[in-house]
Amino acid sequence: MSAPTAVPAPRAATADTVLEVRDLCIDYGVGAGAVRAVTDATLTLRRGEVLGLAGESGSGKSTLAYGLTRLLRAPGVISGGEVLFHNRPQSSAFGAAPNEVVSAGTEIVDLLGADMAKLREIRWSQLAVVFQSAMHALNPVARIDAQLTDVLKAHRRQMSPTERRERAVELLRMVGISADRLRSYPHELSGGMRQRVMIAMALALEPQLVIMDEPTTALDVVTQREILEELMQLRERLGFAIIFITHDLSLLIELADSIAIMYAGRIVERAGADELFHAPRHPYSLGLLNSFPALHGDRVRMEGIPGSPPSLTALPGGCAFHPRCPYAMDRCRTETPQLVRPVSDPVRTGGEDRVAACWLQDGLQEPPAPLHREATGNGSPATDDTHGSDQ
Ligand SMILES: Nc1ncnc2c1ncn2[C@@H]1O[C@H](COP(=O)(O)OP(=O)(O)OP(=O)(O)O)[C@@H](O)[C@H]1O
Repeated sequence: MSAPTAVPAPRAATADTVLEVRDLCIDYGVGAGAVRAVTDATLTLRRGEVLGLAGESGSGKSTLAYGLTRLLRAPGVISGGEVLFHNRPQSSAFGAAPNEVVSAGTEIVDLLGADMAKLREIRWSQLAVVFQSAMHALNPVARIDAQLTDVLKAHRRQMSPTERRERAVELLRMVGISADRLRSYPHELSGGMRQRVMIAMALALEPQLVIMDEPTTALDVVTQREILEELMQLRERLGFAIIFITHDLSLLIELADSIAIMYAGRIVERAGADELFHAPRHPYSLGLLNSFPALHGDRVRMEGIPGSPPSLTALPGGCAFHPRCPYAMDRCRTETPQLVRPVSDPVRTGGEDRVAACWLQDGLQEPPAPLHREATGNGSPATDDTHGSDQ
């Protein structure tokens, strides 16, 4: 076997980067009673990329997303790390008054260090969040048109009332709702429509990055799929990047470009969606893949993962996954593995090396066959011809 791989440097920021998260740590509480909910999270997101964050309930996905946008509620506190937003406001295809159109170069904003004025400028306009409970986040006593035009009024002050209304109609049309719904109250819309309105509001100012926390979980599967397909079409058209949070890995395999798997507050594997699907490198990723029916491809027996995630107040030593891992070795019980390029994977000449935090991938032994498959890199389910069919 080859020598152990070194911890790779995080992917360097390029002209294409929209977000860099470096060693982000988030605690709930302070002092002796604090529990660490996110440990050393590092991610880089390119413009237009869909990054999926997956992991069981409590793995820290929402905490990571709200932490990096500084929307964490008390007692959540950022205890370390850096989040850099590469702000490049675009010339607007629609909506913005001429004076507000900015097409200058990229400004790197330190989101954790920014003052509230800067944060307000960035949030919603450039970085929008669709929360888990978005369906219930609409104001029940305001009509849809008022809620949409209020966003525009607050952030696009120079738009006239007529322009705002036209934009509201256009936004609704964009998410598949006809203009005659503009005067509706939220309770007059179906759950799917309310969710579409929330997505329209998030996209109203043409953000560069949209964070979606389980945006369609409460919807039936058919509506969920319709909304997600529309969302992907809008992404193609408008070019925003997405961080998509879900516990449903099979959904991410379908729609994400890359995926980060979280377990007990740590990212344990990061890979392209297709390589993760065809050749996972972390036993937890493999377990998650075996826990969900694939939307396409051969039918396989669902195996699931034995046991349940640990409490953050009593994390096992070493690799936190070791008590549930069928391949755990002595070392896994005492030493915490760092993210490394798995021994089976070639060094990438462009783009980001895939990484996994598992001692099986350190090059000192042959990983078990299910974690040692060749990653073809082809046939991404996301670009599959069958995508969208209802198998
Ligand atoms: N307000 C809070 N106070 C203390 N601990 C919290 C708080 N909110 C979340 N946590 C803990 O932080 C951990 C991560 O929670 P988080 O909601 O980020 O996970 P998640 O992966 O998004 O889960 P889900 O899929 O259920 O939303 C959990 O163990 C949770 O109990």
